[in-house]
Amino acid sequence: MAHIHDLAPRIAHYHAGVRNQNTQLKFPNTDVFNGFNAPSRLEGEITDLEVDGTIPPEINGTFYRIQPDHRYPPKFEDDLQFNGDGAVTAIRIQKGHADFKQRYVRTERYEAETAERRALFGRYRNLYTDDELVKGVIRTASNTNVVFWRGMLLAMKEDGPPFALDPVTLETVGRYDFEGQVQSPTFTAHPKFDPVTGEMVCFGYEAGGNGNDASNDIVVYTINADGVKTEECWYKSPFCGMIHDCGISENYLVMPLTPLKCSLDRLKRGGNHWAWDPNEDQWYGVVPRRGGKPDDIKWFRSANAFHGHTAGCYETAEGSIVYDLTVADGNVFFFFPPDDMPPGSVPQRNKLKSETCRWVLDPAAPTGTYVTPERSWNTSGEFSRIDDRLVTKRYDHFWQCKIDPAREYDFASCGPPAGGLFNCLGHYKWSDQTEDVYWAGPRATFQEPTFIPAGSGEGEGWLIALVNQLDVLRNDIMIFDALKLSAGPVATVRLPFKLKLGLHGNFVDHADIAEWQARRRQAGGIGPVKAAERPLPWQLAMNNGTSNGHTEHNGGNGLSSH
Ligand SMILES: C=Cc1ccc(O)c(OC)c1
Ligand SMILES: [Fe+2]
Repeated sequence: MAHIHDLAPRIAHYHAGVRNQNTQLKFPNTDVFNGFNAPSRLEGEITDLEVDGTIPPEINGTFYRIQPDHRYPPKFEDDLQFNGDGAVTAIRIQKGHADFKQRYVRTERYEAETAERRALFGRYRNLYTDDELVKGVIRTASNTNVVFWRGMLLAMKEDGPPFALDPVTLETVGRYDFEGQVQSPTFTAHPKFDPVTGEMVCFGYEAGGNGNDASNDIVVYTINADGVKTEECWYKSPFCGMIHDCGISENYLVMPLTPLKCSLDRLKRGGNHWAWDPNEDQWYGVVPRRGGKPDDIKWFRSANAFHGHTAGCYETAEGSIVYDLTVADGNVFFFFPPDDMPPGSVPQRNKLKSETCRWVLDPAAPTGTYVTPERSWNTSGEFSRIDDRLVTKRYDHFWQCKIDPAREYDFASCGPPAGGLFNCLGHYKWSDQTEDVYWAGPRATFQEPTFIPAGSGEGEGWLIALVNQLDVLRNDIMIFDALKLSAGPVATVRLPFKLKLGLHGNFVDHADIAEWQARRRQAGGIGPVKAAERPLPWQLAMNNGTSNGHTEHNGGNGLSSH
């Protein structure tokens, strides 16, 4: 029987793909907002989730992860998942129990749209499609990664600065500029933490102007364990392309530059931020971690391909840099097609292979050197993770979501798999080339796994990951012995609802949270986390009447010419 609302006259929420103002809240009827991709928009908590199996009682900490989750129907009907507001999930695990908490990051974007009760920001990283009301407002949705840093969570997206949250309440403190030390308009969602020195190595690309205007500037920072910025150097990129992840060894930072290109003209025409260039190489920018100068950047090149995420990175005894990541053989972001796409054609998801490649880069080689992978793992996967105690060091194990198209898939009950057919978790060992796999069954897929360290040896610990139950629109959380995935989960934690497809997450030991809480609370301690107090350089330039923050200053602190 038809529902009464199906019989009511249809309200047009979009006209020619643009949202009508003052209609009731209703999400577009597109794949991005339907089925498993339907918005969650949930904020709340559950004490004690249902569990099958046994949560290892020695786990005492919180698994944090983040998802893009549109709070309001987008301005443009064909909007992307990547444009959704960041919502952080915390799974607090203690004494064999698991509690759930979820809150949106209160970005400037979130606050501005909440005040007007509608979307004000337009297309992904295109400020020319925004409402006049939000001119000069920091437009990042902080939806890609959530990391723990000196007692705070940092929610981050590569198009803007990080936002700091309380790790226990998930309340937003505000935009974080490292007490004024970091003024870049953009900041990577994949900073790396050196487990030996306690440093955060991080960068921003497209960092020359306002962060969304096709500049070729890259800034690299190191923040030491005491929160002090010890390195800042500005480099040039051969073109404004996406640098999503990175790798660090003891002495180098490797930045994979993917041939997705930005064009200011296309932005001004209201188009996409990125266009895939099938004729462009994949590039790797290598810079020294200490004492870098603008001319020190070395670029290595290889045939056109699309970078996924980093597994590990380290230096050999001979001084070469080993850098491992997934590399796909075509445009993973099918929604950012090449510029010469025939008008009116609809971008289709490509069938791609995403192998894990090992590059061996000689830092003494001249810039522009062509390279090919030293090894590649003949599998298709993404979201590689390692035992983070081995960041910068020679490592052996990695884990990733694996696509196994040979396994049964219940298309009738699930439809096309939202986010990709990540139907397995794989555990790989470089030394003996073994693969240890767990299959989620014909109606389930995985989100990114995270390693929880336990013993002292590499890989001793647990692997935790969200499971998408695609037929019943619900999520579980599975916990595995990290070295025995094929044995199946030791515990499956049941959420009574569906979240969204998330991006990245990290596990934080409770001892670290407690230690930092004490340091920030104590008299004579370092005090509470301080939000940024002054606007970013591009905002100041805009207020001074320099149009859109484009001034004729080159690099240095966030403003460059075009
Ligand atoms: C997976 C990559 C990725 C790259 C850029 C983004 O803005 C993003 O937003 C969720 C995700
Ligand atoms: Fe990522």
